Amino acid sequence: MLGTEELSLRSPAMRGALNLPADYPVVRLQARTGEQAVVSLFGAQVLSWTDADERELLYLSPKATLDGSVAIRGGIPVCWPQFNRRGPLVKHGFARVVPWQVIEQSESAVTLRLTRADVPEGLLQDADGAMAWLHDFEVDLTVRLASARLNVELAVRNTGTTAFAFTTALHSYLAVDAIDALAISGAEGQRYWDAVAGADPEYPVQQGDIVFQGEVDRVYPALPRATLQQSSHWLRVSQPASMEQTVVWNPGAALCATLHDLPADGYHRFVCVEAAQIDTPVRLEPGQGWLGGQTLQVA
Ligand SMILES: O=P(O)(O)OC[C@H]1O[C@H](O)[C@H](O)[C@@H](O)[C@@H]1O
Repeated sequence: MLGTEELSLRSPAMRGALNLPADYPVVRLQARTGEQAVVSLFGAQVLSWTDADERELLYLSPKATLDGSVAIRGGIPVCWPQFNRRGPLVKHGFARVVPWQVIEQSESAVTLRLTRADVPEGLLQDADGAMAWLHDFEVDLTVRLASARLNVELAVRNTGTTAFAFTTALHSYLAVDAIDALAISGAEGQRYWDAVAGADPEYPVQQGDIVFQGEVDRVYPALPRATLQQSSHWLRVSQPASMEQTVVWNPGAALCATLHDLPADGYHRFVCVEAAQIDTPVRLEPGQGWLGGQTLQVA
């Protein structure tokens, strides 16, 4: 179901390090400077990015389900064509729960493609079984490795005869030493939507760095230079102007305990910083295209 054996055999070493099932289809990338990445065909999801010292910079849950039946907890999930539950489709859209096709590959870059023909009909329906997505599209996800840098580009084209609109996020799980010692700079003074506040949303203004005590689930206006500061390494997260929001999410201990695919202390080891387009859906007329992305740079 997941793809070709040929692709799965390209990366035995990384498969071992990641503890992936033996026949799990991935593409392995390598930069001349020593960085490596592993990309799953299921969901076009980057699962691992290591620097020249073989330090893992992304978080993949040791309890992630890797059988192609549900979304993978960790790496860089592609949320498309719907963010969260803001629409009739499955949470975060269908792109992260279907196999994509590899259409181009070099040593340090790969492009995977998803079209409507790749999506089972049930995933195009709403919870009541009514068709909720009738449009033809081509979505290309390109992963590029370079010195100390990982770039993910999302290109959407309307290949059909009707206009459609979508929301999206590149839902990156970034590895951290300890969530309570992490500070994210680059958001000071920004007014954000605090999803943890529940039915009565609040829009506080960010004071100083973002720090973590308990659950954090926030939508900021795009943070062009968010920087994760911690003793082992700094990580800069950037996104193009086409993505107008940045989501910052960590479940904290209590919510983490309810998520079956995270270990009890999992929340301690990652933060999600997501390049997103949520508040204003992107509308594409037939023939039109859109380009989004996210770049991670380690220092
Ligand atoms: O558990 P998932 O479906 O992968 O969603 C994980 C999280 O994604 C985003 O960051 C949302 O802002 C959160 O509200 C959500 O809980």
